[in-house]
Amino acid sequence: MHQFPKDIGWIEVICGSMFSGKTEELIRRVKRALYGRQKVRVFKPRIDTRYDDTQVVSHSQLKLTSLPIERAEEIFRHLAPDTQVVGIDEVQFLGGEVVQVCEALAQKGLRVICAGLDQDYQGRPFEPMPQLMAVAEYVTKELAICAVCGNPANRSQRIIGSGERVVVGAAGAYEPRCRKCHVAEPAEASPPQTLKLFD
Ligand SMILES: Nc1ncnc2c1ncn2[C@@H]1O[C@H](COP(=O)(O)OP(=O)(O)O)[C@@H](O)[C@H]1O
Ligand SMILES: Cc1cn([C@H]2C[C@H](O)[C@@H](COP(=O)(O)O)O2)c(=O)[nH]c1=O
Ligand SMILES: [Zn+2]
Repeated sequence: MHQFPKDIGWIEVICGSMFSGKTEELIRRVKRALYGRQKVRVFKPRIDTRYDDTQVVSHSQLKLTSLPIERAEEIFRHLAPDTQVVGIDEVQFLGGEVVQVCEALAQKGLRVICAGLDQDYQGRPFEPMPQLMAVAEYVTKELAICAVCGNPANRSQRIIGSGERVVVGAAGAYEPRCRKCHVAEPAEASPPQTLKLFD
């Protein structure tokens, strides 16, 4: 990765479809900061209770302790005076104010690592991710594997019937798909799969 600057703050955005490894990458970066004896606080929107109420949990069951918040501004009151790194998962659920909050933290000299969906189930930009990516110093886009054809996947196919933009869920509600296999409305799930190295 990059040679990070010293004595100034910055924003890192990890974006991509569901199952692309955003949360794993957030956890990896936070753990490395902890190995570097940095003071870290991790946050997630309270709405995300899929795997755990408080922990950030990846689809592969990696876990990290976090503070659930309803609004991005709550981050300020949870910081210790010596906090150096802030991690935020599912940042797309925190609304436009999260952009100003991340900017303020970076201006104060903190490293801010945000992970979130860049597209909704219809393939539309998922605000406030475009705004956050515009002001970030570093943007990493992760790709999953298309559940239909095996190509790199940058979209999240909804496989349950809802037209709401926000529907919290994991496998069973969404699957990753490439642009060729994705459709902008809820669709049939692809056949279930078991991972095996040998037949
Ligand atoms: N089709 C898929 N493509 C890639 N990873 C998948 C797929 N289905 C399940 N996974 C699992 O999802 C993990 C990534 O989970 P996670 O970091 O929580 O992703 P994200 O936060 O982007 O939704 C992978 O390491 C893998 O174990
Ligand atoms: C595409 C899409 C997703 N969501 C929800 C579903 C999950 O709860 C999260 C994404 O989690 P992940 O860590 O990226 O797997 O977002 C949604 O509400 N609306 C959508 O269009
Ligand atoms: Zn495909």
